[in-house]
Amino acid sequence: MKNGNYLRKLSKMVVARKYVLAKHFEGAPKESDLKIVEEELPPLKDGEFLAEAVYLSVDPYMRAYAYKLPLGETMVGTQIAKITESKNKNFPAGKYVVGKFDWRTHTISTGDTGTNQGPASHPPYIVPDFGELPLSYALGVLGMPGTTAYFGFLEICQPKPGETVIITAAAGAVGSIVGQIAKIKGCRVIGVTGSNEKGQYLMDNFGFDGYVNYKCDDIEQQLEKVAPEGIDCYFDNVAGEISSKIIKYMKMFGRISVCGSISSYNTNVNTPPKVSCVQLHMLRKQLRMQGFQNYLFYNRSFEGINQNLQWVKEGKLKYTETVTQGFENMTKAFIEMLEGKNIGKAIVKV
Ligand SMILES: NC(=O)C1=CN([C@@H]2O[C@H](COP(=O)(O)OP(=O)(O)OC[C@H]3O[C@@H](n4cnc5c(N)ncnc54)[C@H](OP(=O)(O)O)[C@@H]3O)[C@@H](O)[C@H]2O)C=CC1
Ligand SMILES: CCCCCC(=O)/C=C/[C@@H]1[C@@H](C/C=C\CCCC(=O)O)[C@@H](O)C[C@H]1O
Repeated sequence: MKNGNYLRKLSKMVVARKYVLAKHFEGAPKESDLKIVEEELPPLKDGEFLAEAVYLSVDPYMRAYAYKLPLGETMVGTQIAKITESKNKNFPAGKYVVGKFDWRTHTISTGDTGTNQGPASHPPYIVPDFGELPLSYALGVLGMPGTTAYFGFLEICQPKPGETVIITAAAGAVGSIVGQIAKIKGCRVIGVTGSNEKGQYLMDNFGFDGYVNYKCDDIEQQLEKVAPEGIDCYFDNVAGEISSKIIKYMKMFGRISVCGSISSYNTNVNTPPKVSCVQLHMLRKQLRMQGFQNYLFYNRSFEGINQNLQWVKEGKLKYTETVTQGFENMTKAFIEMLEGKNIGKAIVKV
């Protein structure tokens, strides 16, 4: 190869950085469980595009899912990326795309699937026009957490005006949206959080009517105080003993939407935590409990995104993000989200 051609090839070469699993998580994830490696990307083929990460999402499911990944595999995840080069007319250069491109700085995609084996996810899509709203909302209220809140609450809990709704992990990405949708629907809303500061934040910023701090040992007294007449709808992000306590306070024909089980994600999947039995309460009160995964409503995703967008524009749905700067701080952001250091959606800005 002539020297000039070699240099031209070098100048177009893209080196991606990505996080791979160095050690399977045991208990809470540690910085040393993941490591950054570099990967030289090949030139684009017809039908492909190159996308450069701008915002990456850190989500609880990554902790729960990681045991399925072989060591050395790239961590799964969704990001917003800028298309910098394209040989695919549906994904033109200059546009921003939401894709399951995992924990990587640069990705070559055909637009069909993610880069990795992994959980069910939306194929890549161009970020819709949000008007003046920040691009990063596509990872939160105008993305997966937003549609999880919208469908998981409205479809499964079927809330009615005047009913009392309780939400665990209420100050987080999904919980803070569920609470506000419940207020929009005319419900009385109680949030369960890990600190009084977060509880107060919910009341001051998102219009919640009360909160329970699950880290205090008087949970039952707190529940009696905030929901003296009982609970109609429970949106459960957490599971575990707090859920058993809440279920005891539910009213006749109450509905429970099981969205997440974060209290058990740091535990080995084969040895789940033991909690108080709830079946007798469920039977006596004739409660209905349904688990769901976001992709159940996959075909209706944009219905949820568009409704949330309208509510955000109308000022009815407020949105908060906890942003960590720098791709090199992905693991830190992930660990801190699992520890509850976030309010609203935890994301990383490259
Ligand atoms: N079914 C589905 O399709 C989806 C489910 N989910 C689930 O929804 C839940 C919330 O996700 P998301 O909104 O993204 O995350 P959040 O933004 O809510 O962040 C996680 C929060 O969980 C709380 N938390 C952590 N450990 C515990 C614990 N042991 N007990 C109680 N609370 C805890 C922390 O808040 P605090 O300070 O209050 O402790 C932390 O801020 C998760 O369980 C997730 O898996 C999310 C998306 C889709
Ligand atoms: C693995 C626990 C998932 C907990 C709920 C949750 O946060 C779901 C988020 C989905 C996620 C699916 C991730 C893993 C599903 C694995 C199911 C299994 O059987 O292990 C991803 O698709 C984005 C969210 O919709």
